[in-house]
Amino acid sequence: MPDFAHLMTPEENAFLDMMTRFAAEELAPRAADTDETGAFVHAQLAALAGTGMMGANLPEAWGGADISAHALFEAVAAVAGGCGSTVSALTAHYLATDSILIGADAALRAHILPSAAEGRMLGAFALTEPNAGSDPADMRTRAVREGDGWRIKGRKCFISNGGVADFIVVYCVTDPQAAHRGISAFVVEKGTPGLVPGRVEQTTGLRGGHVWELDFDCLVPDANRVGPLGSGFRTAMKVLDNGRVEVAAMAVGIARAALVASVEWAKSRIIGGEPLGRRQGIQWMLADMATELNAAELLGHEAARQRHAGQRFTAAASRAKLFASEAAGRIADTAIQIHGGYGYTRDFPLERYARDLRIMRIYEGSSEIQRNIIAGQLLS
Ligand SMILES: CC(C)(COP(=O)(O)OP(=O)(O)OC[C@H]1O[C@@H](n2cnc3c(N)ncnc32)[C@H](O)[C@@H]1OP(=O)(O)O)[C@@H](O)C(=O)NCCC(=O)NCCSC(=O)CCS(=O)O
Repeated sequence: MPDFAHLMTPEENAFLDMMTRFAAEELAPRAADTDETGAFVHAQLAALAGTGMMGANLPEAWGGADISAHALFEAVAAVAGGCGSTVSALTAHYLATDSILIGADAALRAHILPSAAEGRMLGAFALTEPNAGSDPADMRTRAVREGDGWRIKGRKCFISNGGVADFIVVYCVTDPQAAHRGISAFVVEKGTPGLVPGRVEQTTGLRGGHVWELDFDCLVPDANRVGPLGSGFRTAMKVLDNGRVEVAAMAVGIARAALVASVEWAKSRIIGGEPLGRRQGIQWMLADMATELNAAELLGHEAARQRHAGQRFTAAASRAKLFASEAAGRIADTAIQIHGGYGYTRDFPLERYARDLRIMRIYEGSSEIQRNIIAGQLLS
């Protein structure tokens, strides 16, 4: 299979080797049980903290691993290959820390980022609302001046890590007349009176990476404002540019695991006295899986290249997420087909891969939103 080691430094490749081993030894053996019990991935995140992965998206100055966008892509893919629930909780944490890195002043960065990078604080990113999903500019959660601080009132939904997070970056309307330019972000810390986690959604996949509804009627100090008033929408969109490359990486990581399992099965499963892989129908399935996977990897690394170069990479991120999430869904489905009835059972990880992947065509902007963004750039 293609090797992307040439895109990274020797130190980054050593980090990736370590993450790949960690995912195989620490995450993969617990993934089926996590899926079965639906227990939140607390233990996996605590173990990840020891690898430096909780701060892999951050620069050294804020306690991060300071790795390139290519290395981050491969590291996220490695974690995904071990456990989808863990990688989803991890990348939701990145959405929160990226919000602060991109939007906040030095004091708020210093308050949150070093602890978050070490995994001593877990973050959540609260943008979506019951009536504002694909169009976050239509949000209703309000932040209104009260004394020296801000009163935040409203409801967010589908918030990964929301009920267990130590800090939540909440996007709110501060000027209802200004549309997207009237949105600002605030940090709400765990234990703030009036922060009320609602139910954990019962999801199809990523059963150990919970998403919560959150109700807010909280007073937060002005020091918790993430950057200038009105800058929240742009910050959220920049954060989602990063996040979409990470979703592409997650999809690639799970698709790689599905392909590896399918190749092993094709070699070892004996049908009619010969390995299944001798049959041309199976060979063509494997060839299509490998080709689609490679295309997804290349689109992901192209978005990573643009991100690393510091240029705007919105459309590249959308292409990477769109293609990788859809291709990985097809790859996991074909993997089930190759495994036949076994692929449909919980004795094998294929059906879990397919369930874990399904949300990747929806969250952080559905496939249809990614197409709008790509077309918007073409027509601008
Ligand atoms: C589809 C959208 C991109 C469309 O947004 P709008 O049409 O409302 O906004 P625009 O007119 O395009 O832009 C307004 C404004 O923002 C600036 N902008 C937009 N995108 C970017 C960007 N990528 N980088 C920097 N700046 C950006 C643009 O230049 C304009 O600036 P001016 O104000 O004019 O100066 C958007 O609605 C969208 O992305 N929708 C999808 C939302 C989404 O992905 N939600 C997912 C939430 S999080 C989640 O799913 C997981 C959470 S978790 O697991 O807990």
